[in-house]
Amino acid sequence: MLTGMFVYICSCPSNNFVYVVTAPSGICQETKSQMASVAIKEPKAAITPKKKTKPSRLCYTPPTNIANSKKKILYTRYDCIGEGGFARCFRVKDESGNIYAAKVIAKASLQNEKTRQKLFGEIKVHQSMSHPNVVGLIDCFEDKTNVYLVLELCEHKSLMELLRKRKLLTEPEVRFLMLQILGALKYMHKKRVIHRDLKLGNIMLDESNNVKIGDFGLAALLMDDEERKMTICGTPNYIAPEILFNSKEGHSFEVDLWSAGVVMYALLVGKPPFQDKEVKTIYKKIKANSYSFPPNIPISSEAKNLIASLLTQDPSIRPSVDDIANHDFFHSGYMASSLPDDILHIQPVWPSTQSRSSFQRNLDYVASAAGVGFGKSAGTEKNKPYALKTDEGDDDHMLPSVLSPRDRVNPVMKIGPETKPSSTKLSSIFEAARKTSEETLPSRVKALKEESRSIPKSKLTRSDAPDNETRTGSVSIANLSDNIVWINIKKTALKIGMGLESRPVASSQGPIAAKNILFITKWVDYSNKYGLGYQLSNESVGVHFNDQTSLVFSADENMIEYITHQKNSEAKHSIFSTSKAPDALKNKIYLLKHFKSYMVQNLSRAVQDETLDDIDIKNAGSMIFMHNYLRTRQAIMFRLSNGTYQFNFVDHVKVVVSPSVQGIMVLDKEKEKMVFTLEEACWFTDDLRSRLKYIREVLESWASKLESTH
Ligand SMILES: Nc1ncnc2c1ncn2[C@@H]1O[C@H](COP(=O)(O)OP(=O)(O)OP(=O)(O)O)[C@@H](O)[C@H]1O
Repeated sequence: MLTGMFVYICSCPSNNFVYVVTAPSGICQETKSQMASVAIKEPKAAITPKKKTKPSRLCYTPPTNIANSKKKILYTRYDCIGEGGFARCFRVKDESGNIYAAKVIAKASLQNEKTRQKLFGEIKVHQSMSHPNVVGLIDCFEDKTNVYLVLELCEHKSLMELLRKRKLLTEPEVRFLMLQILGALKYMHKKRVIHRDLKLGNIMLDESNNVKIGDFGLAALLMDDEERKMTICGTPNYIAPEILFNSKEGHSFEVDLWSAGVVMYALLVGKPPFQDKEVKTIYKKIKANSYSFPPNIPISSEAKNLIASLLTQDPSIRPSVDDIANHDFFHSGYMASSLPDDILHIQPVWPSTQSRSSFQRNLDYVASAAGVGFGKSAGTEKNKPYALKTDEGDDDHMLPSVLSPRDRVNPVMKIGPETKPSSTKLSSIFEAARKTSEETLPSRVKALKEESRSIPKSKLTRSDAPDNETRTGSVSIANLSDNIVWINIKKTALKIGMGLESRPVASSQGPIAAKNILFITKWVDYSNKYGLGYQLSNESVGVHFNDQTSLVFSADENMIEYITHQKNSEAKHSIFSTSKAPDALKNKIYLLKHFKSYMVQNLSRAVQDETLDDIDIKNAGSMIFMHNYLRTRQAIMFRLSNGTYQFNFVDHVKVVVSPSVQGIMVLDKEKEKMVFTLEEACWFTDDLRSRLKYIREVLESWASKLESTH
């Protein structure tokens, strides 16, 4: 979409400040003229700025109709909503009535090659970003006079405007905003992108007051974790000390965390910590780490402590994003699930008390939507390799590298196991049972019991109380109000509990035919853009879209079922033959096909046995779909519409509980499958019993949460 076009027309919009370049040591050092207007001793990059016309002044008001002629999209231009150093921003509407912000950069301001390349870089980085707390880049094109970046509209402007109006924010507001900022930073850093210009003016708010970080004009893409950036750039108040004073060693991702510390201080105090009229003095203060908290502003010790750790001089000991999310500041005080609409004008009044469950629920919700994690193992993952997109097709947009590479936990969304997963190999545990499956029950269960004695106790213990850790995906949260679901969940938890407490019985139904238990064999999480896709063992494929609708394809792709969930009402099902599906579903069907081909091509199945003995349900009349999902530290849980619960544990063991057939299916790490009845639970190994206890606890906790919302 962008590539070909911008190779020859691009340039640099990025900032209010003119970039000037000096290279005393042969390294190209960029700085903004404002920075350079004073003689800074370290680094020696003193530059005298030239007085220039602000490049955004070269941008005249575009015509009422602006066309992306290549994609044949017409935008209607409305009012000017902002002006920066290089660009002017206008409200625009596309033909479908969607409103966006169009950042307009005059071609006249893109005269030198360096400026063009910088804009090209900004667009390429921005184009590859897809996160709920990063401004979405929707379209990009040019006409004779301008380059247009069509952006997600941030109706509530930036934190700069908010702070100007409000002077300072309350701690619950800062807690909410910081979590979303951290989520966006974590995402960028995983993609090896350093923003390098995080500041109040670049942190925008949408109409629901969710953070949207924008302006990738100074962003840098690292080729590997070890790469260091040498360019001196940033905005004086927010610039990290290692950029200014450690130019030989360069800088990396930690500079964004320093800036996050400056932002947090500014939100609570009303101005940045090192603020001064003189830029030179700002740098002196940064070097000396000289800042203080005004005694007249009440700020909690947790907030002060967090700011202090973010403003740690030595980047190597500055905390990581997940360390920060685990900080006490995020575990004390009031936690909101969203911010009130009118925070621009009215300081919110927060309740003086909050139940632990409400606090936890809100924290889980905000943190999981932002993709920032809790738990000791958080933040230890290596950044994933990343390649900038190069082609213009939607396919490229469709499945970027954030997608889970396997049918396992999406690394971006991270479900970090607090405890080390059990190393038990289930196939060996069940070997005896497998051999004796034709025998009578007593001998089977005897064999199981024998095996279980030799298995070390699992580490899945009660200390992983699900109440502290369940994090529903943003998709499933809305379904929490479903008013009968909690009863079914509770019933399943009860059945598991009864199974676990049951005494040995002389006879049993024996092993359940595997074909009776339908489960998810592949899944892919793209809920930060579209939804969660999955393939069932009957080979039907579905997508749970972010707008709470589901679409399911039968295995032969001839039938389509569309399910809409309205809050507090029954789901509505519509079934069509694929060739007669309504036009309104065209986009969703297109996405569903993409999810399917991605899963078919890239993901391995959850079981070894490719043929699966569920053939006879492949073409069953009613389509079973994934109702919702829930993330915990130990697992991701899927709830199917037939009442089956599937727990994919982080150690790749999968446990599927099917209350309708009283059956439990276990898929071990080697993808071997075994099926048991709940009645046999007393004979299970400690490992499997621990997993079942965990499943029961998660379901109980989830049911209670749902119940309390009624
Ligand atoms: N997505 C958006 N939604 C609403 N308003 C926006 C959006 N993006 C930018 N603006 C408004 O337009 C103004 C100019 O945009 P921006 O700051 O990105 O331009 P710039 O010239 O590249 O920036 P800088 O001066 O920092 O280099 C912003 O200050 C803001 O008020």
